[in-house]
Amino acid sequence: MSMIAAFYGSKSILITGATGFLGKVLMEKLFRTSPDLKVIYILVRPKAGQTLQQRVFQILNSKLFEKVKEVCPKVHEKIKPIYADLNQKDLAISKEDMQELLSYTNIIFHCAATVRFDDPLRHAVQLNVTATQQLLFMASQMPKLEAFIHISTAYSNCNLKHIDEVVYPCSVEPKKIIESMEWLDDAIIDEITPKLIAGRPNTYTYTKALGEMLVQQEGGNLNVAIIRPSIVGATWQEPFPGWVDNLNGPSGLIVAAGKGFLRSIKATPMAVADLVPVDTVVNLTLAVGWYTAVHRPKPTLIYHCTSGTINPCNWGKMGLQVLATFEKVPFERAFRRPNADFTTNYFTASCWNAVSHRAPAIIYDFYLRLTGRKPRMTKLMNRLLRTISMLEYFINQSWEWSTYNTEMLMSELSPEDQRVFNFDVSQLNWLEYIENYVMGVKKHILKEDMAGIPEARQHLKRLRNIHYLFNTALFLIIWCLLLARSQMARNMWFFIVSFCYKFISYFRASRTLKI
Ligand SMILES: CCCCCCCCCCCCCCCCCC(=O)SCCNC(=O)CCNC(=O)[C@H](O)C(C)(C)COP(=O)(O)OP(=O)(O)OC[C@H]1O[C@@H](n2cnc3c(N)ncnc32)[C@H](O)[C@@H]1OP(=O)(O)O
Ligand SMILES: NC(=O)C1=CN([C@@H]2O[C@H](COP(=O)(O)OP(=O)(O)OC[C@H]3O[C@@H](n4cnc5c(N)ncnc54)[C@H](OP(=O)(O)O)[C@@H]3O)[C@@H](O)[C@H]2O)C=CC1
Repeated sequence: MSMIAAFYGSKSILITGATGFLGKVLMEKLFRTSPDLKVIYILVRPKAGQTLQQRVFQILNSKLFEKVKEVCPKVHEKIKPIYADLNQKDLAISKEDMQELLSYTNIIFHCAATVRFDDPLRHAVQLNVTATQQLLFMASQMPKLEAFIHISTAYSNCNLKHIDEVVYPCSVEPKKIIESMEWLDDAIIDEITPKLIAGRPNTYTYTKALGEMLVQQEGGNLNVAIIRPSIVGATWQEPFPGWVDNLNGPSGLIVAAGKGFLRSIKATPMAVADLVPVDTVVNLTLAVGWYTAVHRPKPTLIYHCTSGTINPCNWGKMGLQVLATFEKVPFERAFRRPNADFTTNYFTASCWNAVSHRAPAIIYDFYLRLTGRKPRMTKLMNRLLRTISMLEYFINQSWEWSTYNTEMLMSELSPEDQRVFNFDVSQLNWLEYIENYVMGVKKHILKEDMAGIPEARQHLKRLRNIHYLFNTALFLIIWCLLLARSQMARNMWFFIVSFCYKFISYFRASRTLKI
């Protein structure tokens, strides 16, 4: 019997960010391995015209939860959505709900965050720092609370090259930053943002670092732990390989490459692609929750959930495997044939952007205009290039994360728990994982059916023919222009034609002689 599964068996658990990528997989695993848990409270806001109940209904009816419904048929009754908005003071939780949460919660998993790289500092602070402070305050009033698990990111200290499992202080105290957001106006905040985030590429990584500091400072009397995953990717094994449902991290670029929009990228092929499957992160999170509640380690432990030091894969290998999978399972209605040229040089990258991205988009928009349709490709391409420019920081360098606490935790687990809550990435076969990831993107994000593969292949063949035709036509046009304007080109042309004529005459003469 799994000790971890048994531990969660009788608990009331509070999850923030349960509607997100990680949160959904966390809920799924909890219900599947501990179907008799008491209740999972989830803090949710209405979104895209859907009520809380509709959002929960949609999650439970997704493919991700198919196995859960077999082992825990009453799963609907065990999820309690609580209206909350982390953007608001007191998280906008009603008095009755707050009372219930304070009275019964045993474990908190704090996953909610803004993961956008371009969020204004004020918003990122509100979500990733102030809301964390408010949740810690709530936690401090929970008599039955056994553990508070905070999900951060391995990149919170990406200004360093070697990162240990410790909280590194930021130059300004998080409480001061929270206070200053109350009276500084937006223009001044924008002005000081680059100075505050110094060394980090965006407000996301900075505010996640502030969040960690706050957890360490204000979680003093609680049993707190911090988990730092690197780049979270599709599921590796559970509940099935390749599940993914959003475009963050590599998923968006896999879509862009598979559809033929992204053809080259400024990336260092030898840099480590520090991906971790989402089910690995979830297994570690649940093991940490158990360990923190049962063993109450002091001081606060931080766990790195990374792959680079244990089982490294680099961006070059990943790119090649992604392309190889496109050969097997092409995406439908691609704009161009998938290709991925990696370059580390800024000038080459700019040239490739002009030739491989902007020019085809302009030509396609011209074609759309000619056929009376609204041009859209240039706009889409500009957005894609903007996204890529934000990810470049992470795909052109490597980091080293120590993993002593994570290894220590593994050694504390029983053999059964090591199997059920496996977070050992040394067993990960990258080629297989990436293939399943790409297929998962096709099935679960693009909602493409495998039955459409022959048609997708035909479409790629047509694109290849168009590509050859286009290149031949372009070559001929350029050549004719050169002939009309340059004596040297004409001389070369004369030389080539007379050479070919002589060669053919010689070939004919030698054949006649043989006969
Ligand atoms: C063969 C090639 C091989 C592949 C090589 C793979 C390379 C992978 C590189 C991955 C590096 C990832 C590094 C992450 C490291 C930090 C990890 C974490 O802690 S943090 C956790 C990770 N956090 C993140 O990854 C957040 C990154 N994302 C952002 O911060 C924002 O989306 C944005 C600022 C990039 C764009 O903002 P904005 O212009 O306002 O646009 P919206 O947001 O409104 O979306 C517009 C459209 O773009 C769509 N789309 C969205 N994302 C991506 C994507 N990645 N890509 C492509 N597309 C994407 C989106 O669906 C939408 O489509 P539509 O609905 O219009 O059709
Ligand atoms: N994905 C990755 O690559 C990595 C993620 N992480 C960390 O993991 C955690 C989860 O990330 P992930 O699941 O990928 O992110 P998602 O963007 O998929 O999910 C974010 C969650 O936070 C919720 N949330 C955001 N704003 C609010 C708000 N104002 N009120 C209530 N809820 C809100 C979202 O709710 P809603 O559905 O309503 O928007 C959603 O449930 C984060 O802490 C992130 O920093 C760390 C490393 C890498």
